[in-house]
Amino acid sequence: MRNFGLSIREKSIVCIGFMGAGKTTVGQLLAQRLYRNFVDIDVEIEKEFAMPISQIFRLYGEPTFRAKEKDLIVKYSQQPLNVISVGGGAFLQKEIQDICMTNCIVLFLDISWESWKERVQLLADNRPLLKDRSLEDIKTLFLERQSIYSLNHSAFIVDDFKAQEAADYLAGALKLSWEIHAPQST
Ligand SMILES: Nc1ncnc2c1ncn2[C@@H]1O[C@H](COP(=O)(O)OP(=O)(O)O)[C@@H](O)[C@H]1O
Ligand SMILES: O=C(O)C1=C[C@@H](OP(=O)(O)O)[C@@H](O)[C@H](O)C1
Ligand SMILES: [Mg+2]
Repeated sequence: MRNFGLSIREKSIVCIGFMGAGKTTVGQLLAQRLYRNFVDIDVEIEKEFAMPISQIFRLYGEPTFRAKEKDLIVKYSQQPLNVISVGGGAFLQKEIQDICMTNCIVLFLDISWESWKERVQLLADNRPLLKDRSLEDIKTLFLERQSIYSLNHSAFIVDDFKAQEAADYLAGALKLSWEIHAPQST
C-alpha cells in the first residue's frame, strides 16, 4: 500500500470501533479541538446515494454499500489533516485496513459490552445490522468484530467518559505524542 509520505502531525486520524461506540460524536469533537476537517464516511455515503443508510442496504444491498465505503475511505485517508469516522464494519475490508494503517493514525474507540448495552436505546433506526436482532445476536456480532479493531495505532476505552471528556483527553494525548515524536522547531 502506497505511503503518501505525510508527517505524523499531518496524518489524518481515523476513528474505528463498534456501532455506537461514539466514533461520529467523539470524532467530530476531536476534529474541533484539533482545528481539523471532520469527515463521517456514513454521511458521505448517504450524500452520494441521496438516501439514508438503511435504504441503501434495502435497495442496493450491503456489497454496494461496502464498495462505496471503500472508495470514500481510500479518498479521504490519503488527504492530510482530516478526522475521519468510519462505520463499524469498514475494517472488515483488508484494503481499508491497509490504507488506513499506512497513511493515517488509527484510533480504536473501545467500549465494553456492559457499557454498550446501556447505549442500545440511543442507537437510531438507521443501523440495518442491528435492526430486528436480539441482544444475544448483537453480542455475538460485537464479540466477532473485536478482532478487526485490534488493528490500530492507539486504543481508548470510552466506557467512563462523556463524549466531550473523551475528545479532550484524546486531543491532549495526540498533541503530547506529536511533541515527543516530532517536536516543532521554535
Ligand atoms: N461517550 C459517550 N457517552 C455517552 N453517550 C455517547 C458517548 N459517545 C456517543 N454517545 C451516544 O451514543 C450514540 C451513538 O454514538 P455515535 O457517535 O453515533 O456512534 P458511532 O458513530 O460509533 O456509531 C449517540 O446517541 C451518541 O450521542
Ligand atoms: O458496523 C457496521 O457494519 C456498520 C456501521 C454503521 O456505522 P456506525 O459504526 O457509525 O454506526 C454503518 O456504517 C452501517 O450501518 C454498517
Ligand atoms: Mg457513526
